[in-house]
Amino acid sequence: MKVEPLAIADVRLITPPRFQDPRGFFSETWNQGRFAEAGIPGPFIQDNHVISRGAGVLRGLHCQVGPNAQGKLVRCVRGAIFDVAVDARQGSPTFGRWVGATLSAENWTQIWVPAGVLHGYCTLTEETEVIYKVTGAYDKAAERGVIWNDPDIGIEWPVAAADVILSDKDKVLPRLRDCPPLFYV
Ligand SMILES: Cc1cn([C@H]2C[C@H](O)[C@@H](COP(=O)(O)OP(=O)(O)O[C@H]3O[C@@H](C)C(=O)[C@@H](O)[C@H]3O)O2)c(=O)[nH]c1=O
Repeated sequence: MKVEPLAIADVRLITPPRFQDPRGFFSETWNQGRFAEAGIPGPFIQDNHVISRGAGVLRGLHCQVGPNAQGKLVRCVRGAIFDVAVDARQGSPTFGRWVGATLSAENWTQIWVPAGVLHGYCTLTEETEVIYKVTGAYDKAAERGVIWNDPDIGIEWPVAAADVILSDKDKVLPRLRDCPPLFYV
């Protein structure tokens, strides 16, 4: 299994091996022991499956605060996404920094976004399916977000701003500097 640390502490890219034969391939997409060794302890309590229609669908930047803060293990099983993590932990040396990676059905790469880190992604293909495991229960009251194009963060999204498709909720999110502290190290 390939494990790559990214420039925000605890964020990792994981590429599990695929075993190919004439029928296709087999892959362990989650293995408690191996992923724990890679710094992804779980336990996961919910799996989410998301379909997005159209390239440029942008979801984020999201997190949940408090006891239901979530670590997320994200993969793309159809099409491709550009996935982003933003450190929202006050006191972290990388507070406000972003990292991004392309996850696709071809590269089979997963990203681990721990609690304390905002998460978002945009679709790069017309039909996109994303599956992710989360460590905390969905808690609407605990949801927080930061606007996708916060100039202080400066994420280089690979889609033109004019082509970005957002939910109404995500259109009106605040900048990180206008949020009360979300997490502490
Ligand atoms: C996140 C979530 C949403 N929902 C419902 C609420 C709503 O009716 C519908 C769509 O929710 P949203 O608009 O929040 O979906 P979305 O914008 O896709 O939100 C997600 O974005 C990515 C980037 C994340 O990291 C996730 O944690 C989550 O925040 O699904 C659940 O039932 N369970 C859940 O865990």
